[in-house]
Amino acid sequence: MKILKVTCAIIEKGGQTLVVQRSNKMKLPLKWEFPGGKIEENESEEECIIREIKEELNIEIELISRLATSNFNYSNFSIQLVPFIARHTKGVIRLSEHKQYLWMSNKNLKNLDWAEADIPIVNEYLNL
Ligand SMILES: Nc1nc2c([nH]c(=O)n2[C@@H]2O[C@H](COP(=O)(O)OP(=O)(O)OP(=O)(O)O)[C@@H](O)[C@H]2O)c(=O)[nH]1
Repeated sequence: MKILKVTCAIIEKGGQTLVVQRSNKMKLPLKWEFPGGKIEENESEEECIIREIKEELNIEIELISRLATSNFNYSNFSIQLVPFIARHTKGVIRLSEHKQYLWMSNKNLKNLDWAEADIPIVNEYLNL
């Protein structure tokens, strides 16, 4: 089976964290995730997440740290999801693909209907 290598960003601002909901037309419709996307050929993980955040949210971020990769097998594909903690440095959010975004306090993060690959990442993040 094909393994997708994907980066995602846990973007923090004023004690809150940015989360995005997938649209009806995407895979895993209406699931919540951290914004990000597939690593392209000849691209580093860091280059990937900075590019994806610009494409999906129209903002710039600065990377702070990296958490553990989450490996997950969905029924029709497998992913390696590489999370970064980041800070929003520039720009106003304008979504290009997702249905909606929310700034959430940590205590509410667990209540979202997450893409399954994100659950270990949410748990690690909340235990930091
Ligand atoms: N960006 C992102 N993708 C995630 C997360 N969790 C997770 O399972 N994924 C999956 O990883 C893949 C990311 O690829 P992508 O965002 O470039 O989307 P894509 O073009 O493959 O899918 P699409 O055709 O539905 O847009 C998707 O299949 C998505 O379902 C996450 O937290 N962030």
